[in-house]
Amino acid sequence: MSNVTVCVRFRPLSHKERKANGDKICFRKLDSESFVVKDEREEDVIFSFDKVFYENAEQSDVYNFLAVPIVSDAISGTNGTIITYGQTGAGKTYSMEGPSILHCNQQKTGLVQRVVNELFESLLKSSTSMSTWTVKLSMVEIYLEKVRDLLDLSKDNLQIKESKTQGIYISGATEISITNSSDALESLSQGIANRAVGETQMNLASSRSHCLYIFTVQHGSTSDERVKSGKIILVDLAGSEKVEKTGAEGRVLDEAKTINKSLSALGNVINALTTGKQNHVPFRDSKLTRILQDALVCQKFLLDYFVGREVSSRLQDPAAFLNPTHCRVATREQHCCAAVLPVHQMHQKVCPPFALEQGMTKLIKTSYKMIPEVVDNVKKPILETQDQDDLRDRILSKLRLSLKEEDVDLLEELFTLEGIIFDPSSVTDIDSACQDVASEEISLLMQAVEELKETVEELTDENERLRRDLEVAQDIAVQAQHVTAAGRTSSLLDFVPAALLRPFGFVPD
Ligand SMILES: Nc1ncnc2c1ncn2[C@@H]1O[C@H](COP(=O)(O)OP(=O)(O)OP(=O)(O)O)[C@@H](O)[C@H]1O
Repeated sequence: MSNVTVCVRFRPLSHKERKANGDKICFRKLDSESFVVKDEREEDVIFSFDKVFYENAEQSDVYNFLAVPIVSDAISGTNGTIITYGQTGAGKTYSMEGPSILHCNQQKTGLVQRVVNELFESLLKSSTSMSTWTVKLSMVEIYLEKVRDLLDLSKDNLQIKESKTQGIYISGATEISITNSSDALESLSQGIANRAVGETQMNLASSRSHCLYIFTVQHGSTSDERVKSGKIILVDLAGSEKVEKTGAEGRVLDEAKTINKSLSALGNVINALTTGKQNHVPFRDSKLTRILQDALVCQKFLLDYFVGREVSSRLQDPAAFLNPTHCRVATREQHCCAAVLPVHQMHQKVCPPFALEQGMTKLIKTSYKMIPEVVDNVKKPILETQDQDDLRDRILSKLRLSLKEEDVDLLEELFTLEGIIFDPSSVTDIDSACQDVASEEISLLMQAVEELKETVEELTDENERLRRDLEVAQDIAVQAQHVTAAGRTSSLLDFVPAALLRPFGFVPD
């Protein structure tokens, strides 16, 4: 199986949908990798993927095809990401969690529970007296562009940072150690209960946030003291939707706009990565793209999915689309990619109105292959960091002997700023903070542009209304001239169109 896997999943029609629209659906099955839809001109368009799961596919089919390799990779030190993408109500959460994390039958159990079960089964199976392992869980959601810790709601605005050793990470996110599946599922269930869920007309229990489940697996051997660390990130994106379709206003409208903005930021990142404008890939335009930066760095064939062209041949050789420069910067080799199917656009353009019967789930796997030299490279900075930490502590202890505590604190800040003493995260933090401010500015400007666009639209409508009124008034004036020319005396009401007078309660004779 290639390192890159993109699947589409169609969910079955719900009872309500069958009642409203009958059994008509907007696609035709071609085979297990392709389906056909008709475009506006009634021409067939073929979409191809690694795998298409039709309505009767089981949760286990999706899991076996997609997630099994990710779990074994994580245990051997390779990161993997699965993202579900699709319109509100498409079935993203169902694929991830099934009907419920804790209480659901084996058949309906979602990807998350299956990943957890397999993870612990495999770790226990491979466990020997010489091996050690730990599994840590973090859960965050991105809600209205803030990263909230779902395992500790007091942390409602976590910052995303970058370090040379860890890559992109969420600073301060709660990480709980889990030792068995049932503890893990219990914690996951609590986290899920903390998720922001809103009610729109499209889906009564619609998730209004992007939710990230992050499992960090460390697996080591006491004989050679090597520890392999792998991450599994499962992402349940908030549903994409057309704002005007949802009947949303107020906070709900803000939510929908923010979600769509971050999903379009995802699209922009993909666009930048696929059109070669890689000197500025706008990862910082949204928290989502920033957190997933490591998982989105090479997307050469993503746009093809995005515009829905035939792409299966490209999947034969994902390595052809690697971005070596970025990989080197990241000190790891990247072999994979992600893809997005514009489900929403497809439904809009190709399907009859609200033909949302077919759930689509975009599933992405991204992995980093650790190469032997990298292990050494990673170790070195850690040792240096340790030395520098010691040096910093020694300097500060000496100062504390002769100075007041608050003066030492001030000096520590000054020394850190001047680079005299080392703060492991300071350099990236300052850099990160500057870029965050810049991207916040950009967001504000984009918001202002959006507001201006709305004002222009309103003014255009008003202008159009006034123009119509003027035309009517001109017609009336012309008629009045004709009547006067014919020598007829009459009331002004004679030549005012009845439609204009009716709202005022009287119609001319
Ligand atoms: N494969 C499936 N089989 C049976 N029912 C499904 C399937 N997929 C989704 N459903 C049902 O469809 C409905 C919508 O699914 P779900 O809540 O997962 O959508 P979603 O894409 O996560 O929506 P949102 O973005 O609004 O959170 C739910 O009632 C769910 O149980």
